[in-house]
Amino acid sequence: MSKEIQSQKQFQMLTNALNRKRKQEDEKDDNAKHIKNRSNPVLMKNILQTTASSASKIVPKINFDVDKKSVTKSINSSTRNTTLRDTRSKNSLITNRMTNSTRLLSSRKTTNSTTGTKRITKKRPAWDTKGRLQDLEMESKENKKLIEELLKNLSGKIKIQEKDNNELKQEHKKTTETNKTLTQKIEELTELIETLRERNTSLESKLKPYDELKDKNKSLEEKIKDRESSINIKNEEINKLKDIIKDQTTSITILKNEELGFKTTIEAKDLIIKTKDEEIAKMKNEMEILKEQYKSSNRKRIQEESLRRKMHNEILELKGNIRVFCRVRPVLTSESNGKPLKDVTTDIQYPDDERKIILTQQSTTALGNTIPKLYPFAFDKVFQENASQGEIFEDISQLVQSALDGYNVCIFAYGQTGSGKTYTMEGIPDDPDRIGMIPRAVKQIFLAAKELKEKGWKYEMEGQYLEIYNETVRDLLGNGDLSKKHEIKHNLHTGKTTVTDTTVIKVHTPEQVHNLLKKAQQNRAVGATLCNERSSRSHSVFIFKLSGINSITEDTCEGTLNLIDLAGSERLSQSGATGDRLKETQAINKSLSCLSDVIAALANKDPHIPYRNSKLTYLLQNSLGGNSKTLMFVNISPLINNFQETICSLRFATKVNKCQIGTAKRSFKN
Ligand SMILES: Nc1ncnc2c1ncn2[C@@H]1O[C@H](COP(=O)(O)OP(=O)(O)OP(=O)(O)O)[C@@H](O)[C@H]1O
Repeated sequence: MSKEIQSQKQFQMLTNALNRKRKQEDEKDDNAKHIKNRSNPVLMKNILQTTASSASKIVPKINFDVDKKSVTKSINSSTRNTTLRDTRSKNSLITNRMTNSTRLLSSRKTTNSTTGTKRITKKRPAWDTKGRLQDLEMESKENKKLIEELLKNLSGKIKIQEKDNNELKQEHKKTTETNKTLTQKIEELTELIETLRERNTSLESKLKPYDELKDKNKSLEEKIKDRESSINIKNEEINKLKDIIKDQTTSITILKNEELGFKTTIEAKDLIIKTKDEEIAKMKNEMEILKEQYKSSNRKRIQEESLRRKMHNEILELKGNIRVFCRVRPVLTSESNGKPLKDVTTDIQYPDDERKIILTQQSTTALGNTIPKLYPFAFDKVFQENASQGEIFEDISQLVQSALDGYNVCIFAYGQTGSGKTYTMEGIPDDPDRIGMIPRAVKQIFLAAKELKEKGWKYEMEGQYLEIYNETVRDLLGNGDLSKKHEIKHNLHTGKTTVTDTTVIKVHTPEQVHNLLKKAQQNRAVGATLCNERSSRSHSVFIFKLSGINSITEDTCEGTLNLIDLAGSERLSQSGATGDRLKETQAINKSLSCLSDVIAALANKDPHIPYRNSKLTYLLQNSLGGNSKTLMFVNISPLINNFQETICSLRFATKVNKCQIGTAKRSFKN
């Protein structure tokens, strides 16, 4: 580029010099202007063409060989630029001169034409051939003169041109020589380039394995990078592990210290254990002595226990194996109907000894006088209206205890409908103060069994709840299938009574017994009578069997607690029953009189006891005779309306009460 700029500058300088020269020449040529104007344009053209071709010959040929391109180009361009500049300047000089000659000729021609115009205005007529010849001769003379001048001028110029040509030729020669030298140099350079090229090729071939190595190196570098990154990750992991190890080491040290502490503690504990072992050995000796003492005291206790049982039963026997308690229920709010109590209740007197009850009835004599008629009764105990369930149970708890001692116990509730039998036996389940004899008896049995456990007794208990309705037995713990038929069977050898196809549930807690009672209550047949809207028309029998075994004495005992809620004892006339209800009442009354008969036969020590006369007595056969103990509640209503039924119940109870065996006979008259 710098060379180009230099060449351009040189060209500019030459142009400027040429222009200056042209100016000078123009000034010189001013004198010959008129000759120039007359020069021949055809000749000028030829001269210009000759000059241009000679100039083109001067320009050296530029070879742009692919390989030598840059070198040759630079060399040729410098030569060419110089030659071109020279040729251009010379051409421009010639052109200028030609232009000037043409200008001169044309100006002369113009002048001549002006003269011609004058001649045309003096144009001779066609017939003036002589005149016209004269004009032509004049004109040819003038032209001849002009051409001579022009030729003269041109020959001068051709000379200059020739001079210039010679100069150019010499320059061309020089340039050709220079060109030759340069061509040689180019050839040398080409050779050099060839050599360099070959070298380059050999170097490239030599570099090939190096490139392969480079590639390998690259892949190795990548691998190294990968390895490095994985090493870094591993290092991080190692550092983490190191931290963990550090922590573990610390905790191991702590644990070791703790272990040391533990060892010391263990040693101390070992010492203590040793001392304790010695103490234990001592205590074992003491225990052996105590065991011996306990065994002897236990023997004493068992002896005492059997003594207690003996005495307890002797007391009961003294009291009588069949006992009767009378209970008078209070007047219900619904029954008084706002009237004064004395107007609705029977006049009942309770003499001081708690065993007597006197009912008074106002009767009218034949004379029309009203006289009181007294109905005195005596039982084992009489409970007044205000007697609580708890008070009543206190008096029967000894009987319950007898069941645990291996006796068969029967507790009946007898009375007319609505007299309070169910209240006495079952009570109000959700009210602890008003729960009846059955739940209280169960509770006491469990408590007593627990106490007896210390004395070596272990009890198994099972419950059964049956109903006798219209002389058929029903299972109150079953699925309610009334079509099932059950048979009462007695084992003469074991003295055990069973009822076929009935549910017997083993119980371990009082709660289980309560659930069992609830289910039975739901299943119990309840019918409506005129006397009591929820009167039970059946006998319900809860049988609680207790089997005990003493692990110390190896004694066994089997007792049964029968708790019976009897059906209402209505007189047919009073109940107003008809149809099915009449049948029910008849069945109830029959079974109740059978019960009375059995008790009387037992008291009289009859050879035949009519157990089979009713399902109830047959079911209770083993619990009513032999070593069985019976208690009957006679429940009575205080209402004046129930007076006759009450008297009937009290008479029935008295009959039962008279059957007592081994008790002092009471001389009481009713
Ligand atoms: N001692 C009492 N204290 C308070 N209320 C009582 C007492 N005895 C009975 N009653 C009430 O009298 C009503 C009738 O009693 P209960 O149902 O026990 O008679 P029942 O003799 O069992 O009759 P049924 O033979 O028809 O079954 C019940 O509402 C009961 O709560």
